[in-house]
Amino acid sequence: MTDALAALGWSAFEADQLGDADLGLTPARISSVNRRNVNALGTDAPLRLVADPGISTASFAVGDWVLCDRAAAHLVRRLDRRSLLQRGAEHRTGQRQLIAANLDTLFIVTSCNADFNVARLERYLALAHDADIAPAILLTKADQTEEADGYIVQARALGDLPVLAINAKGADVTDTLASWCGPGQTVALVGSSGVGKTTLANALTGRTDATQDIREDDARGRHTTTKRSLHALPTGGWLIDTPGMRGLAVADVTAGIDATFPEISALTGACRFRDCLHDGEPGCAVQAAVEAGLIDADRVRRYRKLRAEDAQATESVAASHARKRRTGKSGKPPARRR
Ligand SMILES: Nc1nc2c(ncn2[C@@H]2O[C@H](COP(=O)(O)OP(=O)(O)OP(=O)(O)O)[C@@H](O)[C@H]2O)c(=O)[nH]1
Ligand SMILES: [Zn+2]
Repeated sequence: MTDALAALGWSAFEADQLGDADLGLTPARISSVNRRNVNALGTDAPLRLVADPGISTASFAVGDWVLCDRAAAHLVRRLDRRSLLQRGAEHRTGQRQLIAANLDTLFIVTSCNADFNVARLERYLALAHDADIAPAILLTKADQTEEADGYIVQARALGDLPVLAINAKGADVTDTLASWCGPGQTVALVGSSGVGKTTLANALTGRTDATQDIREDDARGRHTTTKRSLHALPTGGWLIDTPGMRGLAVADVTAGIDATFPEISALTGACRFRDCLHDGEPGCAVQAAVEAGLIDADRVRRYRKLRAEDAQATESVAASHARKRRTGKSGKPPARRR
């Protein structure tokens, strides 16, 4: 592994996937995804790559590692991902939209004010755990309150993870976050509107303006495409902008929810009924633990709510897939014959 690749985030995980057949191919990391091609960073230059016809660029995510034939600007294959952040399935199509790949850290941003909401944090934690990304909670606007400590205590109760109260506008914020933003490390920011994501992104990247649109030239002229993109940080790391991460629907993230509530999921196997909803059924190990004062009743309530929402969304995804199998269609109207 060269240092130049490591600087892009290449690790043993990627190196282990290379075989003899890959000799002569060049690794590159996708920095943005266009409709017909992808932009990628090679160790010495940016590349624009085209995959085989029939492979939709929607199957690639910013942050993906790919192997390419440089001379032909051909994207030959994508390597397996260490982590993958996806947006909950859309009800209509059942498709999950890829947001970012190979993130090391998800900065979950909330503020030391009315935005702070434990249930919302647990939702983000479930998404992070499901995506195999290590979460860290950033509590912004600590400079505007005397009660930052109270928020820290509540956030720390959510698990064994970093919790930092910060001033996103402070001069020291880059230093405070440096240990997650060092050479080859990739981070993203999620959180509600107004909590300071743009402020933090600007501080980390050293830029001052809003994110530039990425434009793609084609025969019909220039048009704005996805703004998700990979930004180099002066500290050596990478930030992936995730403007597509608006909604916070959980769908098909059961494993992430279980990882977010380990004290509860550890007990569910001991319930009498395998499909126990922990809602007053006889022989429920979870309710027994609540009654014994071993686990928090509020956590159980939020766990049940999140699981129920996830199950419902997952069902509608499954229903959509089943419909597609029945009709043999992608959910789109059939193409007109010429
Ligand atoms: N005092 C103080 N102000 C902050 C802090 N973080 C953000 N702000 C201010 O809060 C406002 C919203 O910050 P943004 O960075 O635009 O928030 P955002 O999360 O990007 O919001 P969206 O773009 O709507 O998603 C701005 O006026 C910031 O200057 C902080 O830690 N301390
Ligand atoms: Zn139960």
